[in-house]
Formats: sequence, structure tokens, C-alpha cells
Amino acid sequence: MSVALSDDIQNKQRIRIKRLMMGFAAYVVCGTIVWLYFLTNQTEHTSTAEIAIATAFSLVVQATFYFMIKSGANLKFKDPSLTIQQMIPGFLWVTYLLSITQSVRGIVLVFYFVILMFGIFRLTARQYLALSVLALSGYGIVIAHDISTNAPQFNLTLNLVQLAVLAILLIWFSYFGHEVHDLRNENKIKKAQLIRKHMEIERQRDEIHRTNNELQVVLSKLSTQAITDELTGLANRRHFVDCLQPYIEQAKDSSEFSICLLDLDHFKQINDRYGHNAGDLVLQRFADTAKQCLRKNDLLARYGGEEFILFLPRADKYAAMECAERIRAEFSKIIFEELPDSPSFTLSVGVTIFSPKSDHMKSENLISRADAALYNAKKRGRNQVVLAEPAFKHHFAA
Ligand SMILES: Nc1nc2c(ncn2[C@@H]2O[C@H](COP(=O)(O)OP(=O)(O)OP(=O)(O)O)[C@@H](O)[C@H]2O)c(=O)[nH]1
Repeated sequence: MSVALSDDIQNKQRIRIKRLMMGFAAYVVCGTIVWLYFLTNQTEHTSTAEIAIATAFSLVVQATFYFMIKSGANLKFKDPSLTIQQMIPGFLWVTYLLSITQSVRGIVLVFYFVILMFGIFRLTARQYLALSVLALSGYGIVIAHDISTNAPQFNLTLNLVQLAVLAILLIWFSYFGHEVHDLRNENKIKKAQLIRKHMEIERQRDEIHRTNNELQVVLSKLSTQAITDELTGLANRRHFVDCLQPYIEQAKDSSEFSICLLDLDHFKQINDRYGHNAGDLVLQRFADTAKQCLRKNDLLARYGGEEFILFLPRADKYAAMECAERIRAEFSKIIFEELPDSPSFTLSVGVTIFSPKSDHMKSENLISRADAALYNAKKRGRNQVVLAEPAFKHHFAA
């Protein structure tokens, strides 16, 4: 019969065969001892047939168990290791040896304990006691048989002493086996508890990991919020200044970067005429449009209200003016169809280039120069880009 067994069961089956082989070795050792006594004429009344029967019995028993385990038939039993099932024939075998080896019974009695050793981890106290009763009854029957048949050289006293010693040792062994069995069970429980604890720790570790990830997400959201303007999604003023300062400290000449201040024209009127929500919409649309006009490394931020600030790295005055003009022109082209009369709006820009001499490594100086240029753009009629004085007087006008 071939049975498809899981790896775990196959592994256990291998261990069971190994245990059976150890049992077989015990049979061989005990059998050899009896043969030795027999061959050296220490067991005068033992016949060759009797000793051959004992040997054949042990071989048949072991072969039967071997095939049971190999075929998987043992798996149908409550204890697939067949501990008690293997011990009972062993006890019968020892009892038979006792009956045929009268003069060396003291030695053969020890074989009971060799067999009992095999159950040390598995048998309960009750099973030990049952086996003890079996052994004592067996030996008792042997003694009774010897008395009834008036066996030659039978020493009743010696046999009764041996029976008593066997009883004491069996009781002690049952107690000892019970203790070992309990210890093993305790270990099993502790092992199960350890596994449960380990699993709980794993679960808690996963939980911490998950919470940590969630925290990271919240933190990253918070840090993004801290540097972002909620309405337009652009960088906020604080973040802009933080980014600008290191550039100012490292920049060496005026071609390094430029700054633009952009302010929507008459924005108050937009709010007053169309409402605050419409004003918000214009601000958002401006942000989207301006972003389209910029390079990847340019930084546009909301400076406050309807005012925006633009950082243009590696942009000289021509490049900066051109960029600001592009934004101005694109924004003025937008028609706000969602507002009554589909209006369009304008903006003014003040541009300044970085000046190592006059900025003294301070962003305030640079920004106030751009602000002055913006003021000029407003004064000159709005909707235009003006470069800060005194660097360059030219300005683009619509
Ligand atoms: N809708 C809206 N309005 C804002 C926001 N922040 C500031 N404002 C308004 O923007 C307006 C700015 O008006 P002013 O500073 O007088 O400037 P202006 O009307 O644009 O005039 P000029 O800049 O001189 O062209 C004020 O009415 C503010 O209330 C905002 O987030 N949303």
C-alpha cells in the first residue's frame, strides 16, 4: 500500500523506524546473552528448540512492526509509535525466556527493564502499572508452573525473593516513568507557551511596523503641509526663504540667479466684484499657468495674499525678464469663462538679479529690491515687468 505522506509525517515515520531498530538491537543483545548461557551450558534444562522458538518469536515480532510502519498501517493507531503494542510482545518474550532459563532468571529479569526503557517518554503511570502487573503475573505463572511440574533444581525461596524484588523495582520504575512522563508534558506545554509568546511578539512587531509606517505617512504629510500653501499647492513664504538663503550664501556673481515678485492687478476688485471664491479661483489658475512657464529647478512660492515670488537659478537679467514676461503674457490670455462676462486679468512683476555687493548675503535686501521694481510696475500702469534699479532700466510693457 503506498500512502502519500506529508514531509512531517514522513519524518516521524523515519524516527519510528529508528526506534524500532533500537528495539531490535535490544532483542539482539538480550538474545545473545541467553544464547551465551545456553552454549556454555549454564541453562542445563533448556532445549535448542525452546531457544530457537524464542529467537524466531523476536524476529517475527520485529519484522511485523517493521512492515506495519513501512506500510503506514501504524498511522491508524492512537499512538502511531505503537509503544505499548511493541512492549507487550517484548514482555511475553521475556516471560517465555524466564520459563526456559531457570538457573539464570536473575539476569533475564533485567530484560523487563530494558523493555520498559522504551516507554520512558510515552507511557503514563497507569500503562506502566499495567505492564508491571503483566510482568509480575507472567513471572508468577512461571513460578506456579515450576512448582506444579516439580521442576528440577527449582529454588522456591530464591524465586519468591526475585518476584518481590521485581515487584519493588517495577513499582519504582512506574513512579520514575510517571515523573519523566510529567516532565515531558510540562516541557511540551512550555514549548507551546513559548511558541504562542513568540507569535504574539511577532504580531506586536508587525503592529509596531504598521503604526510606524502610518506615522511616517502622517509625518511626511505634515512636513509637506508645513512648506506648502494650501490654496495653490505652491511652496509657502517660509519654505521659499529657507531655500533661497543657502543660494545667497554660496552665490558669487550676478549671473547666479534672479528673483521676481509677481502681484495680480486690482485683485481687491476681483474679490469685490465676483466674490472671494472667484478670487481663490484666479489665484489657483495663476499658480497653474505660471508653473507651466517654468523650468524644473525654478521655485515659485506664494509670498502672501495675491503676491507671488519666483526664484530662477542660473538666470541672468535677460533670462529672468523673459521668463517673467512669459508668465505675464500667459496669465493675461486666460479667459475666466466660469465668471460673469468671462473676464481676464493681469499682473505686474518686479525682477531683480542677485548682487553680491549690495545684498550682503541677506534675502531681505534682494526681495526688497524686487519689491521696489514691482512698485514701479504698478506705478507705471500695471500689467508689465520691470527690472530693479539701478541694474537695468529697460522694461517690457504690454
Ligand atoms: N480671494 C482671496 N483674496 C485674497 C487672499 N489673500 C488676500 N486676498 C485679497 O487680496 C486683496 C489684495 O488687495 P490689495 O493689496 O489692495 O491689492 P490690489 O487690489 O491687487 O491692488 P494692486 O496690487 O495695487 O493692483 C485684498 O482684498 C485681500 O483680501 C486669498 O487667499 N483669497
